[in-house]
Amino acid sequence: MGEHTARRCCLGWDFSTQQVKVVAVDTEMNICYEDSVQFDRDLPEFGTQGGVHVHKDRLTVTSPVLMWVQALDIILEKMKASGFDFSQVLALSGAGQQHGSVYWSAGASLVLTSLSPDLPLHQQLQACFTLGDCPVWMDSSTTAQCRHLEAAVGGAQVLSCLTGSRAYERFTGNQIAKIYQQNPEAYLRTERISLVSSFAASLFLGSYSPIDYSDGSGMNLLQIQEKVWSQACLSACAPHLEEKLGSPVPSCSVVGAISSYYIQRYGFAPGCRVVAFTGDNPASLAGMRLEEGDIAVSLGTSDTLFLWLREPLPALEGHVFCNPVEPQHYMALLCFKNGSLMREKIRDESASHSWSEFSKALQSTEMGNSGNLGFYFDVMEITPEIIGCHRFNAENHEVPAFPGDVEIRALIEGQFMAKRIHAEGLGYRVMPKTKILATGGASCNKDILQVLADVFGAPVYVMDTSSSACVGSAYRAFHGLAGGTDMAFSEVVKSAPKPRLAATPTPGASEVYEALLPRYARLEQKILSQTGSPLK
Ligand SMILES: O=C(CO)[C@@H](O)[C@H](O)CF
Repeated sequence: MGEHTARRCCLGWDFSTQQVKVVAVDTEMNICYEDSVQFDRDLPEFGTQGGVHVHKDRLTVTSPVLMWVQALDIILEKMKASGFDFSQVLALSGAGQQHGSVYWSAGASLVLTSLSPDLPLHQQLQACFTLGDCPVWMDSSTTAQCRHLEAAVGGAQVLSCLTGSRAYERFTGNQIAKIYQQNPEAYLRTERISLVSSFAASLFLGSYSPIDYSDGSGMNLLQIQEKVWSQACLSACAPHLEEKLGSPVPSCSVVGAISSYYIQRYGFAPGCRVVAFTGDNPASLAGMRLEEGDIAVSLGTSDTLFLWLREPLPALEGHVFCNPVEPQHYMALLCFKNGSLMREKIRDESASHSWSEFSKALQSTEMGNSGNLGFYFDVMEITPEIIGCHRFNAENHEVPAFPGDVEIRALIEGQFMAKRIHAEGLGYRVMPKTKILATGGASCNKDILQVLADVFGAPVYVMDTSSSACVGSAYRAFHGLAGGTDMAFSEVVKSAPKPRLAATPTPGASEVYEALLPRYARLEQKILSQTGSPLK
């Protein structure tokens, strides 16, 4: 790779499930460097699949912490070999897969502060972790701990109001509880517990980085309104936990200067600042530059909604996190498991396996589908917990089938009405300035995006979000450098590339869907009461 022209920049890191990725963003907010290390491909000695180890019980899922450390060594050496000028880096921040946890052994902080620049990180940190295999977000082995936590605080809804989510198996507090119960000796030898995000920040700081409010919201431990650890939740999970976690900080905090290790080994400038790392989803919200009233719809295998909320209504579904770029606001995640696989199934059955036939069906059917409504859940849906397909005609009578083109519109209108209804259940409201940002595979289909714009009554934009967590981390580094809470994030990133307008609401759309949405919601509740498992 050729010499890089020296340009002042910020680095954005992403310690995700399958890779460590980095982007450099210059002061004009353009990406000027990117690189990655794939765990399975570049570190095969760890034997991961998709970056993880799925254990024999099929519930426990972990990743080797030293694989993450060695991946950082490799990517820094790749950058150095490519001629990247580290002295131009003004600040750096990053993201980590949410909910995962890292267990630093007693004395590890002394090793972190005295790293030799002559050796790679992984050789020096070998003995710094009480657990070599860290639980990650794909783990679902802590159901018992979830029930215990909910009971300890007064129930699922109480826990959701307190921490932003009911208890979920992957959430860190429940994972820590399991480790304390099953490996108390390791727990007691642990002097610090980090999230993947704050672990990565610690590597750059050369000391323990605090957990930020936004990623800390994914632990079932942080009171998201007060931004303090919940004593009731801490006590229900493990003893002396608060001292192992440290105090949480605003996500835009400068947590320190880069460790001398990087100055001496790679040529970083001594003044390079480290801004608190956060979770991959909060970082993506920053990368997509969502603002109040906006909603991002990731149309992938499962569909994920990112919401910006001023006043959340925590519920028994979805997750509310502290907002990573506006400390007084919130964000929410809603996951819909029946996403692209469901769309592809209906395409195959009703549009002869053809997206162009699929689009023609949407073009040839009217908004509102003549009152026909469909619910399509091939696998148990998360939001809400329903399985099966249900079709209703304009008279609310359930029918066994629809004609092909009606089926296709019923699927897409149903998927988007569900998203709007459940987003509004978490406190989201479409505002006059609302922008919908569509990402993921289906966002390249303009007819699907037209339905999205019609159902929400808001314009739909598209942008490249393949590195949104990294880019968002670099933006957040600029934000921290500019003073964080004293400076609006939107102001810091205003010169960043703009998303492209892809669809605007059809005239008359709001009348159609304002009438249809309550009907859809009532039918969903009817199906839920008849078939779905009651929310825990
Ligand atoms: O569990 C999740 C969010 O709650 C996932 O999106 C992880 O953050 C992926 F790393």
